[in-house]
Amino acid sequence: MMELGLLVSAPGKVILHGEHAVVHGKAALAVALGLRTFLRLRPGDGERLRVHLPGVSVRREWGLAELSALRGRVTADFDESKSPSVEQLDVLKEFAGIAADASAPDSLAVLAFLYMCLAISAKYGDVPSVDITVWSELPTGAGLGSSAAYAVCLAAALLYACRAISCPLKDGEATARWTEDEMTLINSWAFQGERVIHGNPSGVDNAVGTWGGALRYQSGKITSLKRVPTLRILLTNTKVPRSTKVLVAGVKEKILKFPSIMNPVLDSIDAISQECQSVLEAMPTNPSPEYYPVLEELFDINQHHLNVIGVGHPSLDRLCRVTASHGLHSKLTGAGGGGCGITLLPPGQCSLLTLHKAVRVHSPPGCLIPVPQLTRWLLLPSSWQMPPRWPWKQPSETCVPVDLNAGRPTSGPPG
Ligand SMILES: Nc1ncnc2c1ncn2[C@@H]1O[C@H](COP(=O)(O)OP(=O)(O)O)[C@@H](O)[C@H]1O
Ligand SMILES: C[C@@](O)(CCOP(=O)(O)O)CC(=O)O
Ligand SMILES: [Mg+2]
Repeated sequence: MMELGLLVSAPGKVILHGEHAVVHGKAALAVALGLRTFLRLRPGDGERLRVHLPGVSVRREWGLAELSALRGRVTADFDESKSPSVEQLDVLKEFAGIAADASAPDSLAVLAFLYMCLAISAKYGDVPSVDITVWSELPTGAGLGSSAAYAVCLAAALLYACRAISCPLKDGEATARWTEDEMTLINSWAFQGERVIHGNPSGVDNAVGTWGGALRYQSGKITSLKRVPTLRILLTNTKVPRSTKVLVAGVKEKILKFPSIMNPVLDSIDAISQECQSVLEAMPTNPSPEYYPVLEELFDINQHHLNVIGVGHPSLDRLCRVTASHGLHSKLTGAGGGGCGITLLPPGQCSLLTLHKAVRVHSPPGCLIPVPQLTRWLLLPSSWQMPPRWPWKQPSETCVPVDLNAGRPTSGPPG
């Protein structure tokens, strides 16, 4: 049995430029968000592994012997450098009672959990009896990297439970971070989780979830941005559901169908990311309005490109139109097809309240809803931390750790 519980958390992200193009080897610029996913690991009992995922209405449990037998049935080697195979995932789906073509959030969450649990235990030793609860401040499937934050938390907790990574907390310390090597291992396993959920992820989301901050990502290379000014960015959730997996596959199909038309678009998105990076690094920490026109134009051009590669949506067009009528510039963020859009807010140009009213008034019910809980400022930078070891014998209410990045107490898991 494990002696120690654990609470880990990982942030969501906003992609400023480079979504989709990054899947095809181009650069992306992304920043961690002050909204997080949390995972609580507690020692379990009765030789069972229990998982509670309230965000996707999942409560499942399996016997450890059952999982060990399942691992034996999945013949191919598990390794963090290899993609999960169709055969492996088929066996896991059959075991979990998930339909072969299922793409519902709960199915993908359970599949990613099972794959990561079995693969990590095959490599590092059995996962002991534990209870795992994951909850999130991030909307699911809205372009803010909830899948990656989930996978990062799972990777960290499962690697810790198998003793593949240490418990870095020293007595008396409230929070700690793992070593660079341990974080690299967490990131590589989180990428496997993303592969189960997304099919063909670039790795940018799990990189931000693991390392936090503002970074440039290209073909697995992570570069921390040298200087990032404080940008005010409005996040609007269109609440139009979509699946990253489906959108990424759609873009691939378009590139295969029209390579000579689509590849130049991807090259242009790449150039936008380069240009944006240069502008950001040349801007002062608190930029005045005259620094914004180039950033705004880059938003507009990229939004057009994203429409061309087929990941736009009428709700996002509407967001762009409404904000444009206030002199503001927006683009989708993440996989698109609905989900969230971002709007640059130059200092002192438009009050947030006016904007809330504008977006709400112009949107049909249930479509563009920038309700206050979903409308947040980006906190730049927001690096990932491991909050305290969970003193599992005490009632959880008395030992809720503080998320230092966001500067406010974290909530406990719902329900
Ligand atoms: N808190 C969570 N608990 C369990 N699964 C989650 C959670 N957050 C995200 N997921 C998984 O990630 C999927 C959403 O991933 P995706 O389509 O990439 O959207 P995004 O990453 O933009 O939120 C969900 O369908 C679900 O399987
Ligand atoms: C579209 C993409 O560039 C980002 C997807 O982000 P999200 O899952 O929509 O948060 C895919 C990827 O980089 O793996
Ligand atoms: Mg995702």
